[in-house]
Amino acid sequence: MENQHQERTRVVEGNYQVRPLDQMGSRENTATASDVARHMGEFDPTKTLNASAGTKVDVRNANFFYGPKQALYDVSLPLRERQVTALIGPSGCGKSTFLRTLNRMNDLIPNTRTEGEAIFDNFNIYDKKTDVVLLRQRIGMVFQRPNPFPKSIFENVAYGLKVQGKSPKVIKERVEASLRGAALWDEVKDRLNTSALGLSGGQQQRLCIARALAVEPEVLLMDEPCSALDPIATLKIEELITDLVKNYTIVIVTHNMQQASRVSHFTGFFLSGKLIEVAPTVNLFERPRQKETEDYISGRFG
Ligand SMILES: Nc1ncnc2c1ncn2[C@@H]1O[C@H](COP(=O)(O)OP(=O)(O)OP(=O)(O)O)[C@@H](O)[C@H]1O
Repeated sequence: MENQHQERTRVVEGNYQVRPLDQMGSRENTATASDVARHMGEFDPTKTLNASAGTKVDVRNANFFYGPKQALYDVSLPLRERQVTALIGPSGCGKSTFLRTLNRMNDLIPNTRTEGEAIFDNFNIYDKKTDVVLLRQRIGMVFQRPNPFPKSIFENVAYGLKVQGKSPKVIKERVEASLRGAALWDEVKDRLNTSALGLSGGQQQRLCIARALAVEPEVLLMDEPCSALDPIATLKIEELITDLVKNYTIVIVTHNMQQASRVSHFTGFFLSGKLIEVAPTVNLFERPRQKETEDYISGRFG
């Protein structure tokens, strides 16, 4: 067990080139269920849980409306710095809506309204005066389906940096650093100028993570980032999350309770637009305080 943990630590801190998971990647569709189970057993967020981590974004009394329809009710949820917070709950309970309030993506939907506060670095994300372009650089997002631009791998990652007017030298450096950060560099370094659309689904999703990392965000929002991926590609993203959280605050929406317990430090359970309970993940799954949470995690509904 101890050896396994040491191996895990070495793997996470070392260069991705030598990681066992990358060996698995070369046979992406042939790994056995036991390979998956063995590697998943090595994720252990309880070892990196920091129950007293500072609050990176403090959401207080958030309400959200699609026109007349209320989708979030009085949600208060502190998002802890350099920890992974998972949002779980049945379909339609408001997880994605909540996530999208955090970088104002809901603004793109007409007739929506947010009330309450989400305090980030002493300002309220929900304030009309918030500069959403800057906000979205600081709070990046990765979507359910990988959505690379129909451009080269390099151009995908460079995109935000070009918009920011960075010099070619800085862009080149940051593209490499971001691809390394997203555990993709070794797989694409020899074909940076080829189309991103030629990558596998898992590689495309890591490219989208690299694109988000390039503009140096502080928070990463992930909306079911593995739902379109096969088990091995999923595993790579999960391992990447456990690595990225050393430097970023991460919020992940997931339908998959096993995934929440594999990668997250804190979990919030939503039901019908309300946050029923938030707690360290291990507590929420092993000792839920609310009956609704217990019913959900024991599979009685949802
Ligand atoms: N663009 C929209 N216009 C109107 N209502 C919406 C819109 N998007 C979501 N809703 C509604 O808001 C509620 C919350 O949806 P949301 O997508 O946030 O839930 P979710 O928990 O993320 O669901 P899922 O797990 O299925 O993705 C649902 O009743 C949904 O139908």
